[in-house]
Amino acid sequence: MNKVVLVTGANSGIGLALCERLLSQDTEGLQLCLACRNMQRAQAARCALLSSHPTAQVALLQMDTSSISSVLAAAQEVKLRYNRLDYLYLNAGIMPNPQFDVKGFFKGLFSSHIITMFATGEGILTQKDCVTPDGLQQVFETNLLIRELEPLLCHAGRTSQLIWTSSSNAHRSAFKLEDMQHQRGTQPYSSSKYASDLLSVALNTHYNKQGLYSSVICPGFVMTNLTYSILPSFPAFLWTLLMPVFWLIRMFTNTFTLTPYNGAEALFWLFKQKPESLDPQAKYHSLTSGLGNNYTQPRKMDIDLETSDAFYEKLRQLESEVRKKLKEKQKVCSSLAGPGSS
Ligand SMILES: NC(=O)C1=CN([C@@H]2O[C@H](COP(=O)(O)OP(=O)(O)OC[C@H]3O[C@@H](n4cnc5c(N)ncnc54)[C@H](OP(=O)(O)O)[C@@H]3O)[C@@H](O)[C@H]2O)C=CC1
Ligand SMILES: CC(C)CCC[C@@H](C)[C@H]1CC[C@H]2C3=C(CC[C@]12C)[C@@]1(C)CCC(=O)[C@@H](C)[C@@H]1CC3
Repeated sequence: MNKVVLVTGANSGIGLALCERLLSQDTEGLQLCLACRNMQRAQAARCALLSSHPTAQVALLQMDTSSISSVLAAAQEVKLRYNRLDYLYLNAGIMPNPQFDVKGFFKGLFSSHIITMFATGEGILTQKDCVTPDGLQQVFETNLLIRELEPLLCHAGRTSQLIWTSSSNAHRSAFKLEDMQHQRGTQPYSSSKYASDLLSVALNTHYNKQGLYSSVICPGFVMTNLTYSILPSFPAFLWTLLMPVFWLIRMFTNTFTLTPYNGAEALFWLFKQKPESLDPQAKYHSLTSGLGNNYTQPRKMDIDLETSDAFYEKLRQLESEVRKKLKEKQKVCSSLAGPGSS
């Protein structure tokens, strides 16, 4: 039976590199579904994958992970197309309006935190306006997607995996249970990645019995559209000129994976693992040694079970409120449409 793999944010960067790596290892036994918000970019990614793997099964799915209606419609479509889902890679993500703190960067260069700064971006990045047009954090819509796909993910007698692309930039201090949407802070990226770490731990508590396992990874520092958006005025050739400097930094921190292929290492590694053997409280890091060798390393996350459970409960509450509102909206729409309409 072919394994069904759905990857969000699959049209570029780490998501696309993962798809390429999955197909390189097994072209015939996979049904790959690229879930993207922009169908033109998705089509280009599909063509690129098929040019190197002409016999592969690569489908496209339109989904904007920042919109409730788009997520619900896409989930419906997945349920119509497939009767199982073996891997759900939750990879789509952006850094909303990043601000690079030049002063903080130079201060960090001459401090004892230099390695941490390069490994996590701590102290040199802030962001603005993180909520989606629906007024929610993206992790909420992602949770909704998982809930909608539950019937395909939870099956007696077989396991399935949720794999989140998180970050070492995820920080407990950036996340407040009282301000889940991070309306009052300047670290929405860090906060939302920490929220996905919390949710992953809670999902393991609630779903492992039903055969569903969740893991988080950090791809390391990778040169992608997300990275380029941090310094928009920095021309592409300067990034290329900086590559020797980055290779040099890699001698001191193996988190400088730099290429999407290397960054996808942990995502690919998890694909090959038995989910029961994984540590639910570990983050799996893609790492690249000074000599350019890739490997995956688990590191314990700074998470307590009470907070992860409390967050899970709050998301459940929010979900039932949102579903109630959607039902009311549907009722109003159908009453406006007149009798006979459903
Ligand atoms: N690059 C890095 O150093 C690091 C990246 N990460 C994480 O890796 C993941 C992948 O990012 P990366 O490959 O670097 O960057 P890219 O910008 O190359 O890829 C991000 C992907 O997510 C998609 N996406 C963004 N928002 C949405 C949305 N609302 N709905 C659907 N798709 C969406 C993008 O689509 P589109 O092309 O339409 O914009 C794109 O395909 C992200 O979650 C990021 O936070 C984590 C740590 C480090
Ligand atoms: C222009 C200068 C000479 C070099 C500037 C380098 C910085 C822009 C990078 C150094 C470490 C990088 C980094 C990230 C972004 C770009 C840097 C700050 C991330 C924050 C990207 C998103 C993540 O999730 C983190 C894991 C990355 C950590 C390192």
